[in-house]
Amino acid sequence: MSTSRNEPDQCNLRKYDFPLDDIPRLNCMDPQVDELIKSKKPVVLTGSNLVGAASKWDLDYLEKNMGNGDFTIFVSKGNQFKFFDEKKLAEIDSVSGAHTKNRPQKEYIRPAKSCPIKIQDFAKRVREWKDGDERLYLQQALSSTSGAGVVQDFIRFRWDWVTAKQKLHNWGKLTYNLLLVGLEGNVTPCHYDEQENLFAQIHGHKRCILFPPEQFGCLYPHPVWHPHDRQSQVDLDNPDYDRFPKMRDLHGVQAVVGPGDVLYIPIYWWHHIESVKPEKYTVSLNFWYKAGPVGQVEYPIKGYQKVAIMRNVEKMLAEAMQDPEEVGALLRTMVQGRF
Ligand SMILES: CC[C@@H](CC(=O)C(=O)O)C(=O)O
Ligand SMILES: [Zn+2]
Repeated sequence: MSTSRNEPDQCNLRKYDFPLDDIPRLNCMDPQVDELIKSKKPVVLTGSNLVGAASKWDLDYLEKNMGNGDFTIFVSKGNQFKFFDEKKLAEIDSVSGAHTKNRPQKEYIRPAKSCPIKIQDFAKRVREWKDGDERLYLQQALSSTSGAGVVQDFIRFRWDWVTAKQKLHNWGKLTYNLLLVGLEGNVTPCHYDEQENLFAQIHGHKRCILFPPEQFGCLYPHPVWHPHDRQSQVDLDNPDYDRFPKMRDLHGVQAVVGPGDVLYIPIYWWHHIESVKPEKYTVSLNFWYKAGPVGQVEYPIKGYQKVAIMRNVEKMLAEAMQDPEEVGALLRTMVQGRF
């Protein structure tokens, strides 16, 4: 497996039933890098110094240099931090017709709850954390109010280099940088994002397992109107092959990223990310870019374009019938025994 220097002990890494190939690790100056990004294939970039100015962002530094604002953390009894989009609950109401109003409100389980915290309290809880305690995951978009020290470091990132990548690959605008500070053992379960992502590892190590958009059928995402939209229903760490038989066809790629590594996670690629030993916590910062303009469509269309089409079909059908609960039955009627 491709790993960063001071690699974690590979024997400690969780074993999976599906094959996992290595994500290429290339120096950022290697011309193959842009070929891989152009073809929307993942690659670990070394030597970019993209966030070199943040190499000192350990807990002590962040505690002193992130100001006294409130930061968002997620708290989970287990180790999974599956994204739950509260906004979707309002949207379900807006798309549902009068005939669904008298239906009992569907209960959704939130695997992790979010709450505001001061960085000093967060740092204290991380230092005192022991196995069995609730797990914490700070996930906060950086902004000009993120504390003077951090902002000064942010300004000194290699913006020339990353902006040149953005332009070369015709990405849209930088939407934001999410600062992630998580405990060893935290897992962000398998999901995809609708953005290009340069994922910079700053402290500790993360094991990143990725699957191409073409494996949508093996990962059974929640419907687009569900608060877990874009998240897989399967638990890679506890597979249910009866409910999700096509998991057996999974074939992924992986890398363990460490300080200084930047992983390119292409838009619509599935990724499952775990903070791994030996460090007690990890610090990462992502760079999310909107998709670039579609331009001339080439045929046959690509896997990620099919995902975008399926998303639009689900949205359109839910809207047309004013009841998301009816979409499955209509689609089954449409395809079973016919296509
Ligand atoms: C959002 C948390 C996740 C990263 C990720 O999914 C992304 O950057 O898209 C992780 O590192 O745990
Ligand atoms: Zn993601």
